[in-house]
Amino acid sequence: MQLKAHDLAFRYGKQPWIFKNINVTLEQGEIVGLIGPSGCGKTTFCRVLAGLLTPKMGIVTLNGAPISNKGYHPVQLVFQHPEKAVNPRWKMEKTLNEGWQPDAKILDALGIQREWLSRWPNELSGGELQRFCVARALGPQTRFLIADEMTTMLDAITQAQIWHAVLEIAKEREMGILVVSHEAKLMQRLCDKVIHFDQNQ
Ligand SMILES: Nc1ncnc2c1ncn2[C@@H]1O[C@H](COP(=O)(O)OP(=O)(O)OP(=O)(O)O)[C@@H](O)[C@H]1O
Repeated sequence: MQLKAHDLAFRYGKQPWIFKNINVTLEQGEIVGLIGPSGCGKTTFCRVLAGLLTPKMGIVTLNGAPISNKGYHPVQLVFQHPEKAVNPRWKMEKTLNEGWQPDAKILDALGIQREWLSRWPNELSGGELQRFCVARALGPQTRFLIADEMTTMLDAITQAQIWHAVLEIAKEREMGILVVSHEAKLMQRLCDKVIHFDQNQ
């Protein structure tokens, strides 16, 4: 299983190009870091990989085939601000089960308490909410997880707990992970290799 970005280019509307000619390959089970200065386009690249934005040039393939945007996307993105990633009008149980039904093992690994399921998103802390976003992204059809500053806003204990659970699941399923972070220590600890995303280099 291989996720590949072929000659990707993107810009918002007619604005200047954010990036051009990006070629990146992620292998099954591989944990790859992505670093680069603020504003260089890392989040935009992640959104293209996960099918949330369409590249202006190039293509993203999974095992050589273009990824369909219909149904559950095999590349799932979790980003920094969980409150922007959930519907404020949905209770947590509905959000959790949006794409699949996480089992007790996943809920326990991520420390999701059952009483949170009947709450609204604004009745949870950022760390609690992020656990739901991670669980939601870890469906059985997820082949690659894109963690865009996934634990940046969280305290060290929550950060460690979430990463511990994600790494266990990734190992079990041979899922690949792209980690975007400004935290050098986290990158060193997690990643097999690190890609520098900087168009000016
Ligand atoms: N929806 C949008 N419309 C127009 N421009 C945008 C949009 N989203 C982002 N940009 C611009 O695209 C550029 C790249 O943004 P992006 O968020 O991808 O960078 P980043 O490398 O992830 O930054 P950071 O490390 O600060 O999160 C920035 O100049 C940003 O202002």
